[in-house]
Amino acid sequence: MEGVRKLDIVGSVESNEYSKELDVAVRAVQMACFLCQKVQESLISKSSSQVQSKDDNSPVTVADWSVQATVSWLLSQSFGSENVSIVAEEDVVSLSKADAAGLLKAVVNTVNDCLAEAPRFGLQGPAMALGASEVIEAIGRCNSSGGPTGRFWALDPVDGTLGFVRGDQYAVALALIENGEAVLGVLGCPNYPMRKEWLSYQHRYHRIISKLTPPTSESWDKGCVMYAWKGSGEAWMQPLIQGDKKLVWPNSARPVQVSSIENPALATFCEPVEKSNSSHSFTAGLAHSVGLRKQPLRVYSMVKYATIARGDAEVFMKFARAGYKEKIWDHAAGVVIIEEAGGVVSDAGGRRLDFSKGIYLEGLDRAIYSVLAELNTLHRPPPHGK
Ligand SMILES: Nc1ncnc2c1ncn2[C@@H]1O[C@H](COP(=O)(O)OS(=O)(=O)O)[C@@H](OP(=O)(O)O)[C@H]1O
Repeated sequence: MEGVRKLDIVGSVESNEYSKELDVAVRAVQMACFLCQKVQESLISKSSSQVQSKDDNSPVTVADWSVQATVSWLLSQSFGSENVSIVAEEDVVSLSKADAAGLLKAVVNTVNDCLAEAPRFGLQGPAMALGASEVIEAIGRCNSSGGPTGRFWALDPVDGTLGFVRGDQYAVALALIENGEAVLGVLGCPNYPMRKEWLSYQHRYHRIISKLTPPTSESWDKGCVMYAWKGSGEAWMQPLIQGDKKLVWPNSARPVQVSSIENPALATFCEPVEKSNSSHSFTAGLAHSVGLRKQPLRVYSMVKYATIARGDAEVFMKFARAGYKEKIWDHAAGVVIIEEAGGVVSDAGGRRLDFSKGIYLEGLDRAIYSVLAELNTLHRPPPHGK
């Protein structure tokens, strides 16, 4: 494995079956977070008219494709492209069109700027800057359709588009799935605040953060990568690399654990910010019926999984509209981390999420699921939608 140092995972000397994969995945997600932070900063510094949903030249799209290209390239470089199979959110069709030349150029530049930093993250970058065709090839390589056998990576390059464009929470999620089981999860949360109360400043997050002095390696104010591998009984969190620092493993990693609160009245539940993604009225009714009394914590993206893993909230519920099918890359990394941090993830029937059926989480009736820390009374919410 060229360019990747041998290491002791998480600082303990213990090694595991997935040591190399975890090493590369954490470093690649650190790089992806670095890339996203730069794009998000430029987005926020522009006028609010720049804040838009995905289309043509939006910075969101630049970040999505650039992360996908970067992670795909790094995985292929580390393990050999013939050994790497990836399921990911973005396809390459619109980027390859003749009228997308400007967008492609922006993606190529963003990817090369990021890969030039690879040695700082302990990975090997390209000898020469990548050309457009190599970037398109890296994105296009993420065309696996998953399934029940073999090994593949599931990548959501930027999860939580709305959080991203609003300067708020978003995540980079990378999981390794083997014979239908998620075995390794890495979740980059570039804006995860170390003070949990800042999580509730929905939509005002970037204003608060921008008032802080820029973080240094000594002051860990925000941004982390969480990771875990199946069966270890441990989940870890390390800060993002700041400034010009080098990633020196284990990079101050510390273990995370789900909350030990058992009384629903003291518990907080998380849910999506967007009502269109999950019925707020349904979760309010369900929360009330099981004795949850606190206001919900609405957080964009898979950062909700990180919130539960770190014990900053106890329950995560999402009740998507009928017809919406959840994708595996929106959950796989979070599931491994939560389970190893001591929590439970299930659908409404108490079943584990099934990553063996292709890109969709089949069998999730109305995409209902919950992520729980210790509140076993909530383990089986009623199997119906809103
Ligand atoms: N209609 C609908 N229903 C349910 N879920 C949907 C829906 N549409 C999208 N998505 C997926 O949800 C991702 C956004 O995360 P959340 O569901 O946590 O919502 S929110 O960001 O807090 O509002 C979102 O991630 P992004 O595509 O990165 O924005 C999708 O993967």
